[in-house]
Amino acid sequence: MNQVGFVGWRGMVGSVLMQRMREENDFAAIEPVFFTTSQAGQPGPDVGKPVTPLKDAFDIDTLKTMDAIVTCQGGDYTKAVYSKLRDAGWQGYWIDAASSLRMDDDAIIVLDPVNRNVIDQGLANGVKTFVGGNCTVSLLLMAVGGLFEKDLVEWITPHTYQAASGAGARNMRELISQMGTVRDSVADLLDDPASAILEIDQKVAQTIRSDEFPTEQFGAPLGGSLLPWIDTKLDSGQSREEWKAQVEANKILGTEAAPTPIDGLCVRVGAMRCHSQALTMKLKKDISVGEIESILAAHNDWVKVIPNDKEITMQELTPAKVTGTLSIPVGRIRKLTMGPEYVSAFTVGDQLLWGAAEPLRRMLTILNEA
Ligand SMILES: NC(=O)C1=CN([C@@H]2O[C@H](COP(=O)(O)OP(=O)(O)OC[C@H]3O[C@@H](n4cnc5c(N)ncnc54)[C@H](OP(=O)(O)O)[C@@H]3O)[C@@H](O)[C@H]2O)C=CC1
Ligand SMILES: N[C@@H](CC(=O)OP(=O)(O)O)C(=O)O
Repeated sequence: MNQVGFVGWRGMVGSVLMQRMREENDFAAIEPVFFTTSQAGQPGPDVGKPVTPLKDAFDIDTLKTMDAIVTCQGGDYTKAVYSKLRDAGWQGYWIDAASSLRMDDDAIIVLDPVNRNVIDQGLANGVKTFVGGNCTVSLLLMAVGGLFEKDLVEWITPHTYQAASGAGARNMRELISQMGTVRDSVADLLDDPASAILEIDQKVAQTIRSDEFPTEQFGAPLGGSLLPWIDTKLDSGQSREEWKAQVEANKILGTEAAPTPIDGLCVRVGAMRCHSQALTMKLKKDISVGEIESILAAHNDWVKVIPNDKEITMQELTPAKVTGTLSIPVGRIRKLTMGPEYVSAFTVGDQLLWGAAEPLRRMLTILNEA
């Protein structure tokens, strides 16, 4: 791999990708070329080696000179450029964070700790398009990939608790503004230890419901509340986010022909950048909790089994602990009262790292090593 073009590198996902590539010294192995949809000609980012000024991300002729293109720019950009580039005869590798191409037959969804075999097979077959999975799907499979590997899963219902970052940078800012507005509305009462809690509660409720509460991005209050709908509605009654769980997970695992049912509700909560998921799983057979824990822990280097005890769960199994790290803790593992094959679990992961940037970074490394 020689020339690698980066598009969307200064956005939220792109910045995390740049950070990880600098940490891992990935730029040493490639000649990076940086593109922009809005700042052509301006200096490129500091990646520890000289780079040319930013190039126009819509310039097909320049894009065509790249051996690989990594884009975190979003689905609209992919739709505008990808086909034109392929139609122009470009044979390079396209690595994409956006969802637009994920379900295409000639694209592979990349999550190499889970589907390195699918990736290697695809490379051997000449596949050139590699797309990162939906964040909840990737984080789910990083957490319970061991159970899939051992063919133990009959079905899973994941109920999600998704962070503001999944909706974008402006939404993260709005969440903080909402939380600040709530606090400000009762600052005097909070300072007075004798104030009545019901008065505080009433003022908070009024503030959250008022027309002045900042809701431009989410369209409804998130701070002090939650939003049980993410993305558009499908005819099935699922939200698009919910639909992705089964189709993407089975595509990642290479099990589309006999898909494992995976379906549950997706909910936005007031976390910053970690998605959490409460899982109800039906296993194909009754195995002990200890065995389940061993299988999960052995699957990859990032998953971390948290014992089902209160103290350690409160310390280790939260967005506050996990944010900004590659760790994928999974805990609350116990048998449910429905029967011995029914198992619960709770998992947390940083949706900008394993949920978005890291699978792309690793795909580029796989190509470099090929
Ligand atoms: N957010 C997420 O959790 C996930 C996102 N994705 C995919 O990645 C895509 C990009 O998401 P995300 O990174 O959140 O998008 P951002 O909105 O943060 O960035 C997208 C682009 O906006 C432009 N931009 C304009 N103003 C600014 C500014 N002030 N600072 C930084 N960039 C700016 C940049 O393009 P330019 O330099 O050309 O102007 C940038 O590449 C999504 O559309 C989605 O397809 C995938 C998985 C998860
Ligand atoms: N939809 C996700 C973020 C995202 O960008 O997903 P996708 O890559 O599937 O479009 C969320 O809101 O948390």
